[in-house]
Amino acid sequence: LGSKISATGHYLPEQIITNDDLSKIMDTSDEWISKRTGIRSRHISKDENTSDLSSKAALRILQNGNITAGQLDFIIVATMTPDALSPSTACLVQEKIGAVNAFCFDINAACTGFVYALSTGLHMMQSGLYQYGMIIGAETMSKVVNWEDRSTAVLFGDGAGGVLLERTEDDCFVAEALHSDGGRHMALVANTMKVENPYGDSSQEDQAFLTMDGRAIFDFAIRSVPSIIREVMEKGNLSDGDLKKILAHQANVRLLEAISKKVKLPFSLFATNIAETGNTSAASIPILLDQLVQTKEIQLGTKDKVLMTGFGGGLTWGAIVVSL
Ligand SMILES: O=C(O)C1CCN(c2ccc(-c3cc(CO)ccc3Cl)cn2)CC1
Repeated sequence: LGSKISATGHYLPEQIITNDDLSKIMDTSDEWISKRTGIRSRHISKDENTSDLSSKAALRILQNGNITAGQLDFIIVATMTPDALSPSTACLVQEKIGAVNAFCFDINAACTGFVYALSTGLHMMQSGLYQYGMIIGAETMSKVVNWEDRSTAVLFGDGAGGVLLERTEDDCFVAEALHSDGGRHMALVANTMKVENPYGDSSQEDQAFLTMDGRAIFDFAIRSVPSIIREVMEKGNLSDGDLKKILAHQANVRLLEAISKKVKLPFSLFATNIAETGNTSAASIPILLDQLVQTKEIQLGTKDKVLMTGFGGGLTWGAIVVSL
């Protein structure tokens, strides 16, 4: 008793900003960005917020899943860039698509958000209480990036993607390994909100944008992603030949090459689309998943096993294996 991924979908804002475009407003170059990150361009929203990107992805997922919004029992949106603290971005999606029978909430686990949200949704479906659930990863990173800081401004993009979970007898869930370490929270911080009131005496200083200790996160990822891939494969009794594809958070292509070597799995197993999207945080894995489905590089209903792994702010890291 559980669920299957019965549909995928994604949406990227229309506006494409290339590395050369960026070199016109900050001291950077296409050569540096593409060589060091693998990024060539990214989609940057003009006026669509995270709930708008999410809703457009959601409508595509409903269409691909051949169900109406009214059939959804719940919607989970994984995001670190919500439209607001309240209402949740998931509730805004509910209104925009007309999911009148769903209960909706957000999850914030930065770039691991989609993995945490998919795990949450799959285990909710294992309760047998629900027929359809939608899991979305979505970000407007462009609103938290410090556009004066070239070391981070060139890395991030906007976008949304997600999956439809449909109740079935045989479950698509194979294994998961989810971790976090709040002790290293300073490595990636975005938009702090200090205590402030007539009776307060908080000495906290606010930070109204994203800062990242790139070296620290890079080193963390090179160490922790190989071990979480091995951990989740062990938990699922999987051998290397069992994996059809690895969908890793699209943070940096050099990093994926290093992870592939360290975990001794061929780089061909790692799907990448960072060249055209940049780092879209919680949206990166579901965007990649839908693109692979659309190009038939992977197919739903085949029982093929895919491993999804996210890692980033928190620090958080996680991996989940599902059979498609
Ligand atoms: O000098 C260079 O080569 C620089 C070195 C620093 N770089 C980094 C560093 C960290 C990340 C990153 C970010 C997140 C947040 O989603 C998660 C996971 C990672 Cl590994 C991405 N790029 C860019 C190239």
